Amino acid sequence: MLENKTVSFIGAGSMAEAMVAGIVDSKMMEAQDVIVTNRSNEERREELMAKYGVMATKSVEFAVKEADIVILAMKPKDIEAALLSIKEHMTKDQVLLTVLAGVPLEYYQDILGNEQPVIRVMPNTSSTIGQSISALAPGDHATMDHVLAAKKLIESIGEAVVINEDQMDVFTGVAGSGPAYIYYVIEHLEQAAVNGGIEQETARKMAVQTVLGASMMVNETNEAPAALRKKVTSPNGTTQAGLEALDENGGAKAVRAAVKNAADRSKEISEQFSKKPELV
Ligand SMILES: NC(=O)C1=CN([C@@H]2O[C@H](COP(=O)(O)OP(=O)(O)OC[C@H]3O[C@@H](n4cnc5c(N)ncnc54)[C@H](OP(=O)(O)O)[C@@H]3O)[C@@H](O)[C@H]2O)C=CC1
Ligand SMILES: O=C(O)[C@@H]1CCC=N1
Repeated sequence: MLENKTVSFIGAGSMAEAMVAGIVDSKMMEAQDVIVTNRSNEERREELMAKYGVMATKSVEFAVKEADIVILAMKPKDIEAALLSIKEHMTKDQVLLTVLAGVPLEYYQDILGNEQPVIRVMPNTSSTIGQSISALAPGDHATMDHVLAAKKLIESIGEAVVINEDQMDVFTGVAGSGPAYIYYVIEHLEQAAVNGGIEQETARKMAVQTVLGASMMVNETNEAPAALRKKVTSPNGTTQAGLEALDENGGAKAVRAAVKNAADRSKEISEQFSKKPELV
């Protein structure tokens, strides 16, 4: 489905690189059919070209005109300028994907008009190794064919689900930001092991393999995490003691609060971008 298609990234930062790496590695597309552009950082364009074999250009006009699918990947503060720079080059035969957290579909549709198909996508940086879980929320002018083509592309960087836009904030809080919470857990497991006298390299391996093994157990056994947790927990044993400390120190509360705060921030960004200009 993606044969002979060209995908252009407007924005060449961490998220664009994670997606480029996943797409190229998946072999779903030829590297030369992927274009990246940014406004000013030439060194970065050269780095991505050398590392992934993609095409890189300073010309947003070229990147947009060549593309079947355009992917916006800049910070929300830069979105208005970016949309104004692509508007005159986009046609409604092209699909616009946007990975920006918070910015609502309505904002793109208002600026681009012209029945432009737009799909919000929330990936995470595990795209780099094809292990993202990404959500797609289609806008008013995105047809089933647009969604299927976008989903196919996004599946090259991991799992993909289609959701309603009003579920994007919580999806972002759990899965978009989620890798950072897990890295935080790994950092602290590793540090605790080092504090207990284990050598750094082994400590890292222990933390990573423990998280990886537990994730794979949930995935491969299809057992509920709570059921698997019970199998680890011997009555009055070490795990029970550890879990009691997690509870006493607000472990569950902390995880839920992290998701809520991230989702609230996503909502706050949406609200900033939903304000209509004052009528005078
Ligand atoms: N990082 C993550 O884990 C995730 C990020 N996201 C979303 O991805 C977006 C990008 O994040 P991230 O990659 O971390 O950000 P970065 O700051 O790493 O990258 C932003 C990129 O956008 C470029 N840029 C800015 N304005 C324009 C413009 N008008 N035209 C072309 N390029 C432009 C910048 O380059 P230059 O200044 O040279 O133009 C830079 O390459 C954010 O909106 C974020 O919400 C979504 C999911 C996960
Ligand atoms: O921190 C952020 O705003 C972005 C969105 C999800 C992950 N990183």
